[in-house]
Amino acid sequence: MAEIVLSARNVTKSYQTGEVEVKALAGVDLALQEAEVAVLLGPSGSGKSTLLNIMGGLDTATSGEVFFRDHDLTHSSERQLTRYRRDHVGFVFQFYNLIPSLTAWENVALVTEISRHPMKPEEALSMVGLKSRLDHFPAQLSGGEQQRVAIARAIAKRPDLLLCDEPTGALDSKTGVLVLEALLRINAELGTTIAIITHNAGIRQIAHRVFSFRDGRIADQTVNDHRITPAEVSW
Ligand SMILES: Nc1ncnc2c1ncn2[C@@H]1O[C@H](COP(=O)(O)OP(=O)(O)OP(=O)(O)O)[C@@H](O)[C@H]1O
Repeated sequence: MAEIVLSARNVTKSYQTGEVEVKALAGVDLALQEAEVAVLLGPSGSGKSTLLNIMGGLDTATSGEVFFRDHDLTHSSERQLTRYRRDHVGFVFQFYNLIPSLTAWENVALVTEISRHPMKPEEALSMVGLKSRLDHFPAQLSGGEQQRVAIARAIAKRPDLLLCDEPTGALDSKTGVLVLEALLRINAELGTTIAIITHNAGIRQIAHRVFSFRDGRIADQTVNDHRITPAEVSW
């Protein structure tokens, strides 16, 4: 049996905005296994980002349980959640959030300077195929290259979990393929558990497992017996 890195049990999340209550998650059960790639699919508003944020300690559940290994995130203090995020989780978002006045190397170094067992920035950038772009500023890089700098920044601290919310959402197919290849390489070489939210159903086949969301619940879960490479994805 594969070890479970992160588990969510009967997780609900409600947002109260004035008089209106939105139930973003209505009882989600999900367990991410060591070194797996999971794809989270589902219509807009079905709760994918809400769950990802809770798994990453950026937000807290209204009810239910969330565990990172044997560490209970639901009963963690803000301080404990901050340490959890810093030591164990890397985030990649649709928009890269790089600092424009810093080079690729410096953007990654910002994180490695405060991490406990980091890679060298050049090592992380090399893993995403950007060894020859260390001194480039974000404005001198394509969207796909900027996203790969953001991925290098996320993995340089050697996180156990890499949580990606629409990492290819702003990219065309050719650059999207390079970004997905970088993610799969990290999974294969570092054994990082990766969850990827996407609207592109074609991406589902690159994962070990696929979770389909509907109305704040996981409506379906499948294991891919046959995985395809990012280059084989139809966009
Ligand atoms: N901070 C918030 N305050 C109020 N409502 C929120 C908040 N965040 C999310 N919601 C609501 O919760 C529901 C689930 O949102 P969520 O972003 O998790 O969906 P999603 O599946 O990731 O959608 P998308 O694919 O469009 O990103 C939506 O109805 C959304 O409007």
